[in-house]
Amino acid sequence: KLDQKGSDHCLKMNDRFGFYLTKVAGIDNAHNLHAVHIKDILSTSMGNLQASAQFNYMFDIPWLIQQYPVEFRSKPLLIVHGMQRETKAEYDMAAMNYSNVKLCQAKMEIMYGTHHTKMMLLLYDNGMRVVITTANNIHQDWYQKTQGVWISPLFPKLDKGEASAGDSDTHFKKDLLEYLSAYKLNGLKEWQEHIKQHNMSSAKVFILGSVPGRHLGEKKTAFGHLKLRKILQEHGPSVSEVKGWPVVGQFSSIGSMGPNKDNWLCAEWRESLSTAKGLGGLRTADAPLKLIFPTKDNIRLSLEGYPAGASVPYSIHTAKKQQFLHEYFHQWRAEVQGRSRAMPHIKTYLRMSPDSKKIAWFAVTSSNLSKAAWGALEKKQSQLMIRSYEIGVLFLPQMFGAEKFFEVQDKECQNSGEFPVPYDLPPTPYTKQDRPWLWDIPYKDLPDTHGNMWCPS
Ligand SMILES: O=C(O)c1cnc2c(S(=O)(=O)O)cccc2c1O
Repeated sequence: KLDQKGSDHCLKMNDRFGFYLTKVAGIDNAHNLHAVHIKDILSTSMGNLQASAQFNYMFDIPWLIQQYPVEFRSKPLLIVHGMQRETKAEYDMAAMNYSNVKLCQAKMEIMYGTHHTKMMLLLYDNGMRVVITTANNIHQDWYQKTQGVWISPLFPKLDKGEASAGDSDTHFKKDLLEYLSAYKLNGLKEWQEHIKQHNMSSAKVFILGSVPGRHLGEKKTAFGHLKLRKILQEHGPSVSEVKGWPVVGQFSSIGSMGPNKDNWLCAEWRESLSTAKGLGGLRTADAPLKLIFPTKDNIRLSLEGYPAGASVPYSIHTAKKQQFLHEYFHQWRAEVQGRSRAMPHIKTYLRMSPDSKKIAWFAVTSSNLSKAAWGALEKKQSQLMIRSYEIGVLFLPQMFGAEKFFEVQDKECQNSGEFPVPYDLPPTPYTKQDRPWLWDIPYKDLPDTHGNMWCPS
């Protein structure tokens, strides 16, 4: 439906970046005009599907099959997950009902790692597409939440013996192949081959991937926050242009990051996100940091009510060890997209001008604010230890023909030049009374949108 009319000038603008939010049920449909549902992504209007691969964390297999048009439901489908033991067995059982579905289990060899990556590889009779998203393959992730989706252009097949490597200025194809080969899974070989056979020179985003491991030497900057640092060092804004510009992080879960900001958050992690091009190592004054994370009342008053919090797994055990975070916290507010009550499961990171009218770059990714996702330096910073599989994409202005920066789109579908940041900028700080949402404690003082309390077992 992406190419259908509706307010096509909006679609044009969005086609510019390929970045969409998911449709939200229960809000004014004006805010869904250039949002996508999973059925839109899999629809016949996107191409005549021959086979697909679905990477994700959570799957409802029968529901997922139902999202494909009926004529595509028997095409080969590879499901890539990281589940083990009982859940792996559940997935194996569910897949037995579909002779076209194969399962592929990602190796999880480092404790506490998860397979967070949410990606679709779609093979058509005339090319292929890559889709990277933040939504699980379950109904409620595509129902009343704010989720991000990047949909690639249609990548045409390379002609036999065509000399072109079919890569883009952002090394999209090379980085995607490097990410997939890091799984070391025979089950992925056919999809690595499909990618090799397609021309991805039209891809304008950079791949931000994370793969479990202790990455050193050449590989140290291949994944996690050091990959972002490397891209910004080579292609980012110049130090003088972004001096003092805040770094904004927005996410739906938070890992344990030590007893104070200098352990990881405002050391290596902020160091990477505030990297600028040029005079390497010239220390710019520390970039202000703004972290957007739903308050308890954001969740309580949301479309879903307290149950939205089941997808915002911040634990009191972790939170009580890192109260220093509180000074960085900002509310979830998305009036610009009509999604203040559609709780975020999207994860985004950006560098914002002090007047919040411009951004130097924008990333949407499966990575939450955690060392597991972004990596933590070890052994005298000689290696980057990552626990989870993650993938996201980075938008740099110069790759999209913008001057130096993206103008922030401050009203829906204003005009094509602007970047559709999914929430209100500048972010709104927590009030003195605001508390971050914690998912594993009861809330019996005030009822939610549906009149219920929250009593986690
Ligand atoms: O989208 C994901 O990748 C993801 C991963 N984990 C989740 C957890 S938990 O595994 O951390 O307990 C609890 C609730 C929601 C989660 C989720 O949405």
